[in-house]
Amino acid sequence: MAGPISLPLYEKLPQKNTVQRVLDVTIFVLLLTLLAYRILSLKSNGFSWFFALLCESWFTFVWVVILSSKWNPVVYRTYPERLLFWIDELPPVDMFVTTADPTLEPPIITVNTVLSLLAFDYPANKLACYVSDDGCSPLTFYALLEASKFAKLWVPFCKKYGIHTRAPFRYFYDEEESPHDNSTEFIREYTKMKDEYEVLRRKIEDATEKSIPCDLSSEEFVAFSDIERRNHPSIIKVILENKEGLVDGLPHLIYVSREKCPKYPHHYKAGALNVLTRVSGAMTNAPFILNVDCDMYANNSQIVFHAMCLLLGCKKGQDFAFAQSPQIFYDGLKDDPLGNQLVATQKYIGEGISGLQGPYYSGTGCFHRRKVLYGLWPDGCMETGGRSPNCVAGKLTDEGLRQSFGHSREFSKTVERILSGLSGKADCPYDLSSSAEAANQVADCGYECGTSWGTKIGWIYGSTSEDVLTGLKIHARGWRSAECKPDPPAFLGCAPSGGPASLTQQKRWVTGLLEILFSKNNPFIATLTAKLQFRQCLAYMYILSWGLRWIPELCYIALPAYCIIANSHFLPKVEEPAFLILAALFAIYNLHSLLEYCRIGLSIRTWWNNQRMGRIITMTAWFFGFLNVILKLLGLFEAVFEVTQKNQSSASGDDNHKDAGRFTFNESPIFVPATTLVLVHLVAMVKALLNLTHGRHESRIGEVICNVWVLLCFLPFLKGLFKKGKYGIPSSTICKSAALAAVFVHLCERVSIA
Ligand SMILES: O=c1ccn([C@@H]2O[C@H](COP(=O)(O)OP(=O)(O)O[C@H]3O[C@H](CO)[C@@H](O)[C@H](O)[C@H]3O)[C@@H](O)[C@H]2O)c(=O)[nH]1
Ligand SMILES: [Mn+2]
Repeated sequence: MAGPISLPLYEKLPQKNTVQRVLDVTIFVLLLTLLAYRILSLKSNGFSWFFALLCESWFTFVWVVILSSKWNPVVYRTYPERLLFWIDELPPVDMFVTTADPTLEPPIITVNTVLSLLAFDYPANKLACYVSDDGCSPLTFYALLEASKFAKLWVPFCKKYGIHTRAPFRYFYDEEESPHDNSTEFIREYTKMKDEYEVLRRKIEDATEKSIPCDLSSEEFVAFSDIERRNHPSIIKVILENKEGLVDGLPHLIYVSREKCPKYPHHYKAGALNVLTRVSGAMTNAPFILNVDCDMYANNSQIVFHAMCLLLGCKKGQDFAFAQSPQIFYDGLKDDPLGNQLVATQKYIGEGISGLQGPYYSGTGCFHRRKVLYGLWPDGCMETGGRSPNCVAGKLTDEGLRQSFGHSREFSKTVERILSGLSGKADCPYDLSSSAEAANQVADCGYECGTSWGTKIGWIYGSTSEDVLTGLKIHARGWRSAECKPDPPAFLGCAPSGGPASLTQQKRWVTGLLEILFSKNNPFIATLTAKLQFRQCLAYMYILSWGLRWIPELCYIALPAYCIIANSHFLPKVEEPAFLILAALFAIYNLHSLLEYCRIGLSIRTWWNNQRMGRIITMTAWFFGFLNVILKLLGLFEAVFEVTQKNQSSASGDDNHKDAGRFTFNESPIFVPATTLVLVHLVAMVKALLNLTHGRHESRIGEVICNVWVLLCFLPFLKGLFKKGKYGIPSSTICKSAALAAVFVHLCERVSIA
């Protein structure tokens, strides 16, 4: 972009991290020393020694991955005010919201997200909001219809008074966000707005309680009558249309429920987003796309400007493929008891990867370049058919277009514009109805057959972590990405509450991540055969290896119990100098990670909760994610996308938070491995105490410390053994675990006799 003043739109600021680097390297050196010591003393020790060596080698590998990923942290500072010079030239943005289930994802949440997007500080004639409803629910449609009426009051109100939080449920119920203006005019409008929102909320609530939310025979809803959720034609409805192209009007709002048919796989969220990509292509065809989950409302009304600074501000040829905002959660429980707020991880790993090829795509809160989603390489070549048979000097032939993008002529024309670098439609389409037919056609469930959608174009299929996979494919083509982290935070979402929900989410992630690791999209292959940088590959390994980490961790956690019961050892004796290596490792590692938490203002409790949940999640969710993938590889299981229950507490204004954050259990087998470990360690502890009273305190101190540490980490399980109801482990789980524990203890004793 050329402008009156050529000030940069963003700055890349490397972060200082000397202390962190020194500690990271110290830990690495200690790990190497430990490995060397193990190898040298292998002969004179038993097989537990060898097992420990294997585990510690893995830990060292993980440490290298972490070290490399965190080494060069970078943040980008954006200057949105500098874009104001070009306000008329700013590109349009299509905004996607996905929702899938009106019970797990209450429509009032989706409505709030949509309202926050419609109220962006960005020329309204350059915005269009597409809502994908995989639930095909008249309730969701009704909620959006009502919300669009409310939006006509809400958006002007927000813009007039410069309201910060533009999701009404947060604005009206957040203490800090109460009226900031004392004029009688403002107070009057504020009260009116609050009442209007209350009416909207009631209407949606009432509709939710009825079995049929609205009169399905009325013209607007007739499309929803007599349909099945998994078997219905597509429904596309323009709810709001900015026909005059008013800068300060309301953006377009379009409801899309793609065609579903049991015969065709629908590919969950990735499938939904690909349909939105095509429908929006046919209708508004903006060169940039923002996608958010239904529970991620926009918390910074300037975010489009911030993102555009990153996406427009690069020198030619160094463009970012996408600008990702970190996932931050509202109403997070104090001290992160479930370890799912990921603040520290996102800070250190996030900023670290920003210094490499750029952050992972994390599925929501991300601005994409449409042409990148269409498979373009940074050098202008296409991803289709090898790298270029159909690509004549950077342009696809008509035949190539049809093969890759599907048979719709109208849609192909819009693709051509995007790929040739023209922005958007030729004549800004203020009349969406003219493209209705094409939009319907590209939302058909058979449309993708034989095309490159989901393999080379759009969101990539084959993993329940479609986000990481899609981002990986983009990085593999050599694109870079940027982290967009303005203040206040760009988007806020809700994290699952309760043990089981949180673990189900983690299990789905890990299943998806392993699906990537065990496929041809593995990052090492991408480094060897495409343009994924080596350290970016390691950074991907950081998350892709989550699902493997339970193997060495399980062994390492079992070792101290085994050693105590079988009278063996896997650690050097206290009086041996080598014990110091382990003691130092343990102390420095924990202090270092504690320091990392404190440095960004997190509490010691948060640190401990995260350490503890780290162990628990590995032994439960990641373990089962791994099993899922093995079953899938054996063809015995198909991974499904289990939608996370969204919490409605702040949407409805009640505050039922007393016991939130206490770990809860259910009948799921996911709790068996951790329960077994706890039982085994209890036996070990008793054995250790008995040894002590018999005066046999041989130097097993190291093993005993480990034993206590493990029990501390799994304290929620230890307590769960003695509690009833959802805070207690179900007795069936305890029985299964006890049986497994008995087998283990028996085996240990057999070994010790032999
Ligand atoms: O068939 C489906 C299933 C899900 N979704 C949508 O996908 C989004 C994410 O689902 P959610 O249950 O909230 O999953 P989370 O675990 O919270 O999502 C995280 O992990 C996902 C990958 O597993 C990413 O896609 C998300 O962006 C990321 O926030 C929601 O908007 C859903 O409505 C669909 O549109 N269709
Ligand atoms: Mn979510």
